[in-house]
Amino acid sequence: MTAKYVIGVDGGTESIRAGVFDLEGTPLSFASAPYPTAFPAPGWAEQAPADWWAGLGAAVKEAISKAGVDPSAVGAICVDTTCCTVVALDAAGQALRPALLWMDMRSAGQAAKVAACGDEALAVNGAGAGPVSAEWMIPKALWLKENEPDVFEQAATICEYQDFINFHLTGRMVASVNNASIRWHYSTQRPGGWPTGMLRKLGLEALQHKWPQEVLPLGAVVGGLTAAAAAHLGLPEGLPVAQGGADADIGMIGLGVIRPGQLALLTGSSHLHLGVTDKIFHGKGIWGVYPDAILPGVHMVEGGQTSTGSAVAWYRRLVGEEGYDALNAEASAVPPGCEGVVCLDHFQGNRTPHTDALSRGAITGLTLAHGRGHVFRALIESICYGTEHIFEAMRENGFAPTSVTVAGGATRSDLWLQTHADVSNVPFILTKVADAPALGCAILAAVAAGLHPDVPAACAAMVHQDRVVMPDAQRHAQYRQHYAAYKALYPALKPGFHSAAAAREAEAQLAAAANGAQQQAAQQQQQQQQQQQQLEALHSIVSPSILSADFANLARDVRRVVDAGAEWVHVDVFDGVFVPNLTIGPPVVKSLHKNVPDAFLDCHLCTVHPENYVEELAAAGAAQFTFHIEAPGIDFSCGAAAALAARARALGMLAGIALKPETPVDSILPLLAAGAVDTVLLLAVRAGFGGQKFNPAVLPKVAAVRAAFGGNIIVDGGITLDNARSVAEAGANALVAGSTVFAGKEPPEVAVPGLVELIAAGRTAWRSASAAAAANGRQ
Ligand SMILES: O=C(CO)[C@@H](O)[C@H](O)COP(=O)(O)O
Repeated sequence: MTAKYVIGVDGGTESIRAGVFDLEGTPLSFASAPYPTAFPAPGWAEQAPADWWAGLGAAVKEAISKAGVDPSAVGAICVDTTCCTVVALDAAGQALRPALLWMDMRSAGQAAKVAACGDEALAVNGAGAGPVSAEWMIPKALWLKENEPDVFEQAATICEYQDFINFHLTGRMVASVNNASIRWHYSTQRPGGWPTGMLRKLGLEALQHKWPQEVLPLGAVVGGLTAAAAAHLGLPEGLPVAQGGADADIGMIGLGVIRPGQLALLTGSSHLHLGVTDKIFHGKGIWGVYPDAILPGVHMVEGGQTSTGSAVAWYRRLVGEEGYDALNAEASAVPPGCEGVVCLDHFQGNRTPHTDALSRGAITGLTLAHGRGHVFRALIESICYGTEHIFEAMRENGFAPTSVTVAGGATRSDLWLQTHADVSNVPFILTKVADAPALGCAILAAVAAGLHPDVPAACAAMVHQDRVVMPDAQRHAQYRQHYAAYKALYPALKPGFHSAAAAREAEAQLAAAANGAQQQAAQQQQQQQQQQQQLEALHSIVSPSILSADFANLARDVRRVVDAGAEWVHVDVFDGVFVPNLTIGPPVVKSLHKNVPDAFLDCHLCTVHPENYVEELAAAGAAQFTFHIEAPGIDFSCGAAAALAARARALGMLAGIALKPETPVDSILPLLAAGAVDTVLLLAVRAGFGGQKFNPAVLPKVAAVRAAFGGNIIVDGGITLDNARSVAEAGANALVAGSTVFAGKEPPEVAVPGLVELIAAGRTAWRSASAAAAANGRQ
């Protein structure tokens, strides 16, 4: 079916909003799902990535159903997200802890360290004068490294909410050039792009390898929807997913702000001022310029006010109003300048041009003659002055906005819009679709689907002007004086704000110390309980090795051991290079799977490049894919091992890591800590042949792995009815047995259940011994 629609999804702070659009940019439907945010300590804000994923599925499904469109008529989807919301993921892309929401300020101390590092990458922070916000990626990652080193160490990927979503949609882990440029100190102007020097100065070199290694421009195709994602969203598998970026920046595209001189003003609880420039410059009091952050050659300069809609809403609630009509009417009756009332809009600090998190709001100049209309209008004026102050800093640095295209809450107030236009003396343009970020996503999706040739053409077709609010010259002249009074407030009040903040900080530190100790104890207890539950759930497993079976009658022998109670069947895939023997490959696995479909084929790869066989073995019917940490291609790199294990899991197999007898357990501890594998295989004989003598040196290794791992531990080689129990007593729950099962004194019908019984008995003994040791430790 010809694609006629695209889906744009705006992953905001409080909810996710999906819209179905046609190719002229007309929205057919919108649907939202809320996100809960947790505030575990003052200034901290966290979200659960599972909630993002659930919300995305719910919102997209509802939007499609409301629009009544056939999902096969959808050409592509694009999601934007809040930025910079940081998440640490394991190798399978699952979150290791809740995400640090963009507004989370716990890394203020680390932000100061970043600002002080003196690296050239700080050019985007007020030309090196800073400051750097705690909102950004590097301060947040540094906080993780310093305060939760285990999470930092275990994290296979540290990325943004955007990258998490795209990974789960497509299976591809990539970064967006937009997010990386505006919040990760990445620059297209630097060879390789990454802020390597800055990371080195901060001792954070590891972060560069944890970031997604590929960086894609906005609107590029990340990949097609996986089968699981397609089912989750109710869309066709393989549907193109376009690269998105920061919600506000995608809003620029939805407003058609992509030409030099244009500025997008995105209003909500805060204001964001995003200007488009074709020149790269840096200056005090502004953020950016971020080269190529929007499109190639389309650079962005940024300013921001933290409390705008939120300050107005705060006052409305304070005076007990449900809506804004009464306050707007009262404020409209007050003349510009509010008869001496001047406010400072820094209720949650100042983002630009002062960048002072400790600054606060103020209402000054009050007399007993003033009413709430004065205060309400003065608040609105202060927000408009704050915007003008940002424009002033931009003009001083070479960027003069010629028009402002505005979206969000402020567009609902004529008073507010007119005051903005009058104070700054520029036209304010409104477009037809107020949901600029969702439309911006839809535009990028349309480009990714090839339904419009490029972003400028898509903007021309999909963004439509609604009306223009022109400035009034006389009122502008009036406001110049009041603006001067506003500008004088911050320097006058700053010393008081800073000493009050120092007192608050001292109190907060005392409270946090008490809280932290309690939280750590609770976390430890939870981890122990989880590991205990995982251990209880493990099975006692025998995996007969078909290396000792009759190769002329393999299917018959496999059927026999499965019927005898073998939960797994061990298939040794030897390549004659990694071990001096050549055995079985994918065609035999395929044939076994076909003939004995209920056999769990536990494939053990003793091959030099296990990564070359993962897809083939999965397709052949392998149920477990175990490879060696020593294999060239893995080469003791837990990163490479985790990536291969994740590939195996993504193909529906369990993932196992194997160690030769001489390899110490330490080599795989990071892999275990990251939860990257389901099984650890410990060889108790030299790899290559069946019928060798069990080496008891494997037993302390079993115990060491069990101390760190709640998954399957399988011991392979030399297992007999005499030693099986002692191996399980050391902590193993699965044993490979070749000659004992297929060529032993007892037939498989006796040997298999006998081994299972011995493993179960050994595990019971292990449990009592570890419970006794724990009790001793507590005394
Ligand atoms: O991988 C191997 C040996 O390299 C094993 O799987 C053996 O096949 C086990 O056989 P037995 O030692 O139990 O005879």
